Amino acid sequence: MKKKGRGRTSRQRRRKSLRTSELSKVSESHKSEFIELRKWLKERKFEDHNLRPTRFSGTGRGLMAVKSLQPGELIISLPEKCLLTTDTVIKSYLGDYITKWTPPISPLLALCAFLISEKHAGNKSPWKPYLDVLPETYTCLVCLDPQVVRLLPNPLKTEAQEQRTHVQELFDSSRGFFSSLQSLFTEPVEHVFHYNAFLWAWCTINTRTVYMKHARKECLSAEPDVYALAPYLDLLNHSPGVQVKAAFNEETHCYEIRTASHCKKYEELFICYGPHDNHRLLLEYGFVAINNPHSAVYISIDNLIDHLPSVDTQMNKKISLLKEHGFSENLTFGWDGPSWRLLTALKLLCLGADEFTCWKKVLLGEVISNTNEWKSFVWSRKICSYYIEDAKTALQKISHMKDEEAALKDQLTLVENLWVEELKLLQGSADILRWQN
Ligand SMILES: C[S@@+](CC[C@H](N)C(=O)[O-])C[C@H]1O[C@@H](n2cnc3c(N)ncnc32)[C@H](O)[C@@H]1O
Repeated sequence: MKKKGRGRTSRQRRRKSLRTSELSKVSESHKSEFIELRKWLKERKFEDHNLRPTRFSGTGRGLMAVKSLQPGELIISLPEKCLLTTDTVIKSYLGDYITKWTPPISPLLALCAFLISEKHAGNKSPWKPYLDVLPETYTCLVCLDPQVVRLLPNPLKTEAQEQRTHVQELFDSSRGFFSSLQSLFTEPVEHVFHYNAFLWAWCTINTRTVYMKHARKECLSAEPDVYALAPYLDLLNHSPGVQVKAAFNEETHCYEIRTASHCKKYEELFICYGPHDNHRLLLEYGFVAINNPHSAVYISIDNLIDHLPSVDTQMNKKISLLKEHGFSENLTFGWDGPSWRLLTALKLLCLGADEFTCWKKVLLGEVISNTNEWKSFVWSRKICSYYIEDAKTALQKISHMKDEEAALKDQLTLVENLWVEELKLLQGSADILRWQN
């Protein structure tokens, strides 16, 4: 008998799987932009012996651990000199212009203006090595083509449109300040501070800054000044499952990150951007996390009502009660099935005419009757099936569009990933509901 795993086929298989795993991460540290960035950081007293810029097949560009990292270990300690904050902006050539401008501009706008101006300066910018490793474009929802936005789940579509309006309004209301900077440039200021440049700067700040609270500056508005761009450290990707401690250390004057989890040698090191669901990750950061424990499928109250089994004369009153008591939002299917809030809303909507007076007890979690329990359970299954079909239809549309709109393929894949995750969640919920029968 042939010994298991010793033959030629097995060796070939092992070699092939080794090659596949090698292919799944490619170091980028030899690239000229990273060589320049390393030099720039070294001049500012930062050297890294733990991590290496690497491209991973699942998460894109990130940082790989070059040695095994233990929980509690200091992984990165970036000196204050490397950070780009409103202090940097106010001390720069923009400082005088900002101080003179009334009403004071926000800390966010100060940072946007600085980023745009430095990027425009090109080779003359002292921040060039950092600017050169920043993405040229982003995939936050504000950047997506309207045709792609239309394929998003409903609540997210609304948020995407609101985000677009917000950024456009911010840009429009900043034109006056940008005009005041004309004497710094030889070309018309609108050619430097145009909408696309503003969008790029806004997304850079939105997706890459770390939290760092600064004292209020007189020359800036009272909006929170909590941003710091942290070169190199901002190459760390997000994983919902890891724990890290990240903060500016007032004693060492460094921005420090300590991991609370173990990271194996040659694996990607992650941080956690927060307990965000996939809608928030896509909206604010432009990506979707696979098997995200914080994700959920949001059910609109209108869809619940549309699937009501029969006409109910008390329906309007029931809906008002749900709205009054905050049960008309955050109704979800999660990895462990329908949420308590969704089931409670369904139970209230399913109350028979003779049970209606018990509505308060329903909101407190009491069982009213077997009939009410059964009706709401059947209804939750129907809603779940409806949403499953909805997700499948969306996926079909996306696949169709991918064939026709080659230029939108990457954006479509992003939205497709979101629907795939939603479908997984709903199918898991459907299984749970089936077992509860
Ligand atoms: C702070 S940067 C991290 C470094 C970034 N990947 C880069 O190449 O510069 C945040 C951005 O990285 C990407 N990202 C972070 N975590 C990710 C993940 N788990 N999967 C895919 N993309 C991720 C998203 O585009 C996000 O906006």
